[in-house]
This record gives sequence, structure tokens and C-alpha cells, in this order.
Amino acid sequence: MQITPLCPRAASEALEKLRQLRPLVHCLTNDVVQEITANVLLAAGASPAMVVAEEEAPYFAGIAGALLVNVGTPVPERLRSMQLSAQAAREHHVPWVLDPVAAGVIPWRDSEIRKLIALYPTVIRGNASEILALQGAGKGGKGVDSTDSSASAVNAAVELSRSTGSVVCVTGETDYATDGERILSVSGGNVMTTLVVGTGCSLSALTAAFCAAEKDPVTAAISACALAKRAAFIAGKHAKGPGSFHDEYLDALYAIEPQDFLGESL
Ligand SMILES: Nc1ncnc2c1ncn2[C@@H]1O[C@H](COP(=O)(O)OP(=O)(O)OP(=O)(O)O)[C@@H](O)[C@H]1O
Ligand SMILES: Cc1ncsc1CCO
Ligand SMILES: [Mg+2]
Repeated sequence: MQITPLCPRAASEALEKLRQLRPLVHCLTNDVVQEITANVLLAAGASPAMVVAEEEAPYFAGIAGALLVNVGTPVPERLRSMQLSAQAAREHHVPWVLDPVAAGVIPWRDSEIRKLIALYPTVIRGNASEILALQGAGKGGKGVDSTDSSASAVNAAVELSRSTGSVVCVTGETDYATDGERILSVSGGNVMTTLVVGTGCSLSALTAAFCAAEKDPVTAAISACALAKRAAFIAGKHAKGPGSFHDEYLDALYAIEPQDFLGESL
């Protein structure tokens, strides 16, 4: 299947919509990345809220602009809240994004991820090893880190999208998003992104934010990737190492304007 670089105008328009809407993004995420997730959403122009108890999370999922479910540090109680929230999101036509952290590494986690996939996420966003594992290929990653290239997982992403009905976004040196019919891509960024914890997890939250603002989930997912790649590229020009990269990345997410995408190849 042909891979098409994201059109700059589409990225620009998606960011414009995000900035106008400033969507409320309900995040059920892991214990490691709560703060970077909230900060990435705020810097990019969305409103994060981490509402976790099963007594209130499903209600909140129904009134949010989008929901993020990330299984990085799963415990039974939180997984129940995630399932109920995903169901509520679906019933209220709220888009939701699944981040299948470390899929392919631990059988129990894999079975929990399968239960969530059965609730029809709008987008599944993972690294290459996670997407390969969900499609029954590859050997799994090194814990939460990928040991595969994103290019090697494109076909698995297409197949996974066709079998689940979800848009699948696989990230790495190049990022791809597919609905099983189209594949859109963005390249660039900076490899130092992989040395700051939660850049992938917070990208999944950003994908949820774009899904709230942009109707087409393939365009939404790849536009989130385009914003993250551009911010990483700018951060890489100023950073001395992962510590300053983290700060520069947030600053760049805040500073990038929709028109900055125009005239650039993505
Ligand atoms: N080799 C690379 N070169 C440039 N950018 C990269 C590279 N690998 C990953 N990235 C970028 O890093 C970000 C996170 O993607 P990655 O695939 O590492 O997710 P992840 O493994 O789920 O991250 P995490 O679990 O640490 O949150 C994305 O913006 C992606 O484009
Ligand atoms: C390091 C780590 N461990 C569980 S989740 C997480 C964040 C990156 O996915
Ligand atoms: Mg991840």
C-alpha cells in the first residue's frame, strides 16, 4: 500500500481546530507519566483532567472531548475504571485512544489490552514492538521500549486496523497512521525524544486531543505526530541533554502556530 506524507495544510488546519476548541481530555494513564501528559496537553492547547475512580471516571468520559486509556502501570481497579470509561465514551460518541504500553511482554497485560481493544478504540497508538505484538508478530519490546523500527511495523498496523476497526498509529523514526485503506506518515523530530519518559504516552494524549477537534481520526492521529515531531526538532536544536530537551519540547509545543506547518514537507 502507498504511504502518503501528511499534507502540511491538513496538519495546519487540525492544529487550528485544536487551538480553537481547547478540548477537555480525560486521561486514565500510568503512574510514571501523569505530569508530562498534563503538561504536553496544556502546552499544545488542550485541557487535561485525570479522573480515575470507577465511581466518577465513566461519567466524566461521557462529558469529555476525548478519552485516553494507557495501560503502562495496570492494576485491576484501574483497569475496571478504564473499561467502564471506554464503554461510556463509546456510548456518548466521545473519541478514545488506547496506548497499549508493553504489549507482547506479559501475557496477563496482553489479555487486558485485548479486552480494551474489543471496546473499539478510535485510535490505537503504540511503538513498533507493541503494534507488531498486537498483530501476533515480533518478539515484544524491551519492557516499555521498542526494539523494532516503525517502518517494519507498517504492515502490521494496516492489518491491525482492518481486524479491529480502529485507526492504528505506530511511532518511531517515522510515524504512521492508517485506517487500513490509507497510510499517512510524518518524519523528522529528534531521537532524543526516546530519552525522555512519557513522550510516547503524552503523544497518545495529544492524539486524543486532536481526535476531539478533527473528525477524521487518521488525520487527527498523524497531525498529533506532526506537532510532536516539529516540537522535538526545535527542542533538539537548543537542548544540551534529556533534561533541557524536556523543557524545550514543552516550550516548542506551546510556541508552534498552525501556519508554521505551511510550506514544509512532513
Ligand atoms: N528514532 C527516532 N527518531 C526520532 N524520533 C523518534 C524516534 N523514535 C521515536 N521517536 C519519537 O518519539 C516519540 C515517542 O515515540 P515512541 O515510539 O518512542 O513511543 P513509546 O515507546 O510509546 O514512548 P514511551 O512509552 O516512552 O512514552 C514520538 O514522537 C516518535 O516520533
Ligand atoms: C517506564 C514506564 N514503566 C511503565 S509505564 C512507563 C512509562 C513509559 O511508557
Ligand atoms: Mg509507549
